[in-house]
Amino acid sequence: MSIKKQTLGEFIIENQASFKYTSGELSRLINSIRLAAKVVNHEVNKAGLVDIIGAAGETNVQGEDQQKLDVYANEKFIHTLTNRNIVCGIASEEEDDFVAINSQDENNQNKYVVLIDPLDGSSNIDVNVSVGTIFSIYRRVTPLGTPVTIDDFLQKGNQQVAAGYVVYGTSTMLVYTTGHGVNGFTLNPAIGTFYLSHPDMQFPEDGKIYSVNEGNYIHFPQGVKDYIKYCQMEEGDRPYTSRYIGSLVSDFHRNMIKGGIYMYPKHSKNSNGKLRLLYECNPMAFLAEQANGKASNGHTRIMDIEPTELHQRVPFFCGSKNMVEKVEEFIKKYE
Ligand SMILES: O=P(O)(O)OC[C@H]1O[C@](O)(COP(=O)(O)O)[C@@H](O)[C@@H]1O
Ligand SMILES: [Mg+2]
Ligand SMILES: [Mg+2]
Repeated sequence: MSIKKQTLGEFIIENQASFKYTSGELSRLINSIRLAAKVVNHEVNKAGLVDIIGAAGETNVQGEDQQKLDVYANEKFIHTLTNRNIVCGIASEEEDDFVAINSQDENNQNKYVVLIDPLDGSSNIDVNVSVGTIFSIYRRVTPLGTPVTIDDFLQKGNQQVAAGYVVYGTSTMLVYTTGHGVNGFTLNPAIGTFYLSHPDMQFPEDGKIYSVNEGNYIHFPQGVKDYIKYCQMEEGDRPYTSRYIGSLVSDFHRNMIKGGIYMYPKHSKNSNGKLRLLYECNPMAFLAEQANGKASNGHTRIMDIEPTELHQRVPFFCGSKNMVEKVEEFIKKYE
């Protein structure tokens, strides 16, 4: 049966596509993420009508002004994940430290921890441009029934059991992997159900779109500068097109469908770049690799990087395999 027909069907086909490889508990966990996404989506769609845009008047551990929607999304995801009694710990961009959930209860058999960027693309909230949520799921490494520790969160990306994002765009989509490919589900807001609209998503091996904040160009390493010039040269299938939305989730999503590369290099202002390894780069890297793409810090596979602290930043190059390998070539010339 073609997906289009199924998508139009009334039955919920996501259970057929995404859960066949997933344990019951992980399915319930992803269900709770789906619920929180619907709640946040409802608020995102009202931004401007209700007092949910603008700054919340606080700064987060990153030293960034928290937006009201950052705080709202953070509260909703933590509340939903806590109340469904599924996970034993959560780490969030908007929380200084991880949040333990009843993990000291010796009867607590919850074995998953979740790391989230509750609202990605915060600078776009007030100007009605797509934003997202990013999540990463691991099994805890400490024994069941004991308090979670930082070790449960500082795991390499190659240990993830699931990862995904929600993009609150022209339509709201949930895109995730449990290690068996990437599936995209589109929310039908009329009935509050996500339908499988993009089965088995794949990055084209090559692309003609590069996404980077060129305002930082003069601060980039020389290899990155040379690659950007390479993208702009009249040669073969170049110049490429520059597209940068300012929401990682949206740039990633477009590049996965059309082919392209997203770059957030280190630069003199941010010695490791801006994006956080644990709740932005690792989950997007898991998705990229599951969709035949690639993700590195310019030298090393993102998912092989040994984390050292919760909010650490890494340079990030992610997307179509050939494009990531090309920028790595340029970077390596200066080593
Ligand atoms: O404005 P800049 O420095 O180009 O950064 C844009 C990038 O920063 C981010 O907004 C960082 O994510 P947050 O909004 O969750 O902090 C990415 O989504 C986006 O790609
Ligand atoms: Mg983010
Ligand atoms: Mg964020």
